[in-house]
Formats: sequence, C-alpha cells, structure tokens
Amino acid sequence: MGQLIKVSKALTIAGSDSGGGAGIQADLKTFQELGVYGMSVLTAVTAQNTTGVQGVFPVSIEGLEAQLASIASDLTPDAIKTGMLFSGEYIERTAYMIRKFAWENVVVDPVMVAKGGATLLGEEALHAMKTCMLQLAKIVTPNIPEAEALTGIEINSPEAREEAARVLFDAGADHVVVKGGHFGNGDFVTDLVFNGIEMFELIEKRIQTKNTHGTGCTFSAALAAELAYGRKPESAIVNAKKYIQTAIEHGIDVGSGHGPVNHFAYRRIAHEQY
Ligand SMILES: Nc1ncnc2c1ncn2[C@@H]1O[C@H](COP(=O)(O)OP(=O)(O)OP(=O)(O)O)[C@@H](O)[C@H]1O
Ligand SMILES: Cc1ncc(COP(=O)(O)O)c(N)n1
Repeated sequence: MGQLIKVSKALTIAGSDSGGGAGIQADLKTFQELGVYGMSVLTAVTAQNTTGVQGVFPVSIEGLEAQLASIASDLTPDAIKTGMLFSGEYIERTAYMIRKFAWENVVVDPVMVAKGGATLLGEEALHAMKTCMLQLAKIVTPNIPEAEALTGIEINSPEAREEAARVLFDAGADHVVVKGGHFGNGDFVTDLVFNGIEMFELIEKRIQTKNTHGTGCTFSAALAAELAYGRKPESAIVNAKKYIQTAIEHGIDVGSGHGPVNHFAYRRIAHEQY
C-alpha cells in the first residue's frame, strides 16, 4: 500500500473567473504551486476574460451553505481566504459559518471591483464586510479603493494610508495590508503592513505591465497557503509578496486585455527553469 503524506489544506471562498486569471482559478493555482491542498467554495460564477466581466451569476445561498457544510463535515481547512463574496447576505452567511465551524487563519481580501471597473460586490455589502468579516480576519488585504470604501478615508498621502490601516485594525482585523498597486505610479510599489504594534512597508520594483489581472487574488491566496503551513502572519506576508512579485515579473502572453500573472514562475525559478 502506498504511504499517505500529510498535507496542509487551504480553502478559498470566492467567485469563479472563466478566464482563469483571478478568483477561484487564481487561488487554486496558487495553492497548488505552493504545495498546499486546495479546496473551493463558489459564491458566484462570472463570465469573464482578460478584456472584462461579461456576466455575474450567483450560486444560491443554499448552494453556498451546502458547500461550506460539506467541507466542514470532512476536511477542516488549515487556512481560508475569502474573495468575491457577491452581496451582504452572502458575507453574513459566510461569516456565520466560519464562526460556527471555528475555522481559523482567515485571510479576507475585500474584493469589490474588478480591474476593468465591473462591480463584484454591491454597495449594501460594505456594512456586512465591516461588521461581520473584518473581525474574523487574521489578515485583511484591501487595495487603496477598497481601504477608502471600508474606512471612509480618502487616501491621498502616506499618512492617510496609515490612518486607514489603523481604522481597519481597530475594526477587528489582526493584521492589515493596504496594497500599493493603485498607489502612485513611481518606480516602486509599496504595501503597508500594520499589526497593531508596528507599521512597516514592503517595497518592491514596480513592473511596467498591463498584465495584472488577478494580482490581489493571487497575493491573498499565497497568504492563505503560508498560514496553512503554520507560518506567522509577518513571514506569510513577506513570502506571499515574493510569490506575487515573481508572478508579475515573469508575465505570460494570454488574452488581448489585462492578462493574468504567471502562477508557475515562482516554482520554475526555484528549479532554475527561467
Ligand atoms: N505593477 C506592479 N508591479 C509590482 N507589484 C505590483 C504591481 N501591481 C500590483 N502589485 C502588487 O500586487 C499585489 C496586489 O496589489 P493590487 O493593489 O494590484 O491589488 P488588487 O487591486 O486587489 O488586485 P486585483 O486587481 O487583483 O483586485 C500587491 O502586493 C501589490 O504591491
Ligand atoms: C471572480 C473574480 N474575483 C476577483 C476578481 C478581482 O480581480 P481583478 O481586479 O484582477 O480583476 C475578479 N476579476 N473576478
């Protein structure tokens, strides 16, 4: 009989991107590349490609709950990430079930708008995100527009971004990463991290590319994979940042719009294949 290997398990609760660059597809690719067993609960199916979102079709609330219950009865995740949660009701149900099952190591990526501008979360959902999800987050990963929407702070300076990070921490998140993809357009991209004690920046070279579809999904999935391994949030953040930087740097030529990042670049570099 073959020997069974113990593996860490990560769950993504998010929407499907038919184009394969963001959402559930980006998350599962990232889990796989980082050596973690991936599981998925779908909130909605999007008809999507690199040029935009052509349609959004939610899974029923019963369908969402049934998927979560199936996972809970058999496969306890070591870490979870949430992505596109579709509406306030879906956020409330998801948060309720995460609490009920006492799942830990939750990364909340408060996805609201796709790169092309399509709305992926209704306005009414902001309240649920603030009152139900932030408190569950070991790490919350808003981009600048999401941090503005969640805090009501206009982020037009480094100080305003720090203030937004404090507000999100005070709202209940253990660690806050305010991502810098949308912040300025200099030679560097800076993500701000706050853990309630320290405020520090992760600075990387800004890659000049239009192929950034799914960067946020991929980064938060890498964080969940790192937490699933049992890494501390600070190390998880540093490692996930390396993964996303490599994936953007070694872009692939797929589609005519905002192409996806290269999920296998990190592994290929480790094996000296680039
Ligand atoms: N051009 C770039 N060069 C290097 N790093 C980048 C670039 N764009 C984004 N990143 C990094 O990718 C990660 C995701 O950041 P971003 O701000 O793009 O998130 P996002 O807007 O939520 O992504 P998404 O568009 O997938 O929703 C962050 O760590 C950010 O610093
Ligand atoms: C299903 C789904 N989830 C998340 C995103 C955000 O990713 P991006 O901002 O890169 O389009 C997306 N486009 N689709």
